[in-house]
Amino acid sequence: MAALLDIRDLTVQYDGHRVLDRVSLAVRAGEILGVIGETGSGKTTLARAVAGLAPVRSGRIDFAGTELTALRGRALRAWRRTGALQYVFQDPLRALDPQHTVATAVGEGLAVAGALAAPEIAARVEGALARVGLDPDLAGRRPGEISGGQRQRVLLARALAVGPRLLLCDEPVSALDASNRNHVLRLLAGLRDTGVTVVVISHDLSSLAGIADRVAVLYGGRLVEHGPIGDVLTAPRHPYTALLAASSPSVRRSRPIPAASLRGRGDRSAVPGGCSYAGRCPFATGACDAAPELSTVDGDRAVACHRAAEWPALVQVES
Ligand SMILES: Nc1ncnc2c1ncn2[C@@H]1O[C@H](COP(=O)(O)OP(=O)(O)OP(=O)(O)O)[C@@H](O)[C@H]1O
Repeated sequence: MAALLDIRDLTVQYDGHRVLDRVSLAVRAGEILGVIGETGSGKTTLARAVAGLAPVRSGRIDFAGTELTALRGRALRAWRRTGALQYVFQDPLRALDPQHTVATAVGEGLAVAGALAAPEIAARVEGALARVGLDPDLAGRRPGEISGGQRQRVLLARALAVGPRLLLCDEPVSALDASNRNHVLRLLAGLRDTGVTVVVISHDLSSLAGIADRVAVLYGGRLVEHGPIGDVLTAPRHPYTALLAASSPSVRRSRPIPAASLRGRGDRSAVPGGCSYAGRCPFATGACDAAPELSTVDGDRAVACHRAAEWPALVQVES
């Protein structure tokens, strides 16, 4: 399947500190890709880089044949006006203007594009609210007058109103209670059927397990594993992914690997430029002082671990 979004060797640096290190990842048209990693692993930075909001030091990002990393000035503004790629921010309260009504917020992108008359914008806003399951009566309210779950849906409606091809959702459910979380996750899953490609960022594997087709795992600014979510969760090839899966009750396998056997004893320290996980990895060896390359395994999967070929025997031997 063709990649809608193709990220190659992306490196992002803040104040001399590498936050993303040579990340390569393709998002296929029509899929839901989950991006998982602990706090500080670079998930938000990845989304921000794709949205043109992070300082890309090297590498390139292509979207449907357009090299985004080469766009400047007028060309960049014209590309943004297409609305093809929408970034749904992590914090709805901060992302929404407290003075704007729901209708104004949702219609904002359409008004900026400037091509539609007011009645058409109103009709699109109504359609977008219906699409995310929000009562049209909320249209006149302000962000402070609706619930957190409703605010999250307003952000989604705003992004959907402009007809994007790709949605980048940053932690869309982390602030929600269980019922709102399920609602928003179902909504995202349903977008796939309407031809919208979705990237969902989360630090919570169980949120992704039910909806994502594939998953990409970040650790310390590096992509350590990616592949179809079922395969990656049931038969992880990277020790960090294995620990994530073993620590997540809802995705645990019938014969789970004990999480304790996947936790490092801290007897090796990570070397600058080496494997980002070596300092926490119970299986690290001298080879891990050099960063492992991301290599294809089993056709559709990739893993960056010097010992990937030794799984699953590695766990049984060492535990
Ligand atoms: N604007 C910035 N200036 C300097 N450092 C930054 C900036 N934005 C992010 N960082 C650093 O980059 C690293 C990755 O941050 P990022 O927000 O991408 O992580 P994350 O995986 O999304 O974490 P979280 O789950 O907490 O949102 C962190 O060490 C963070 O401090």
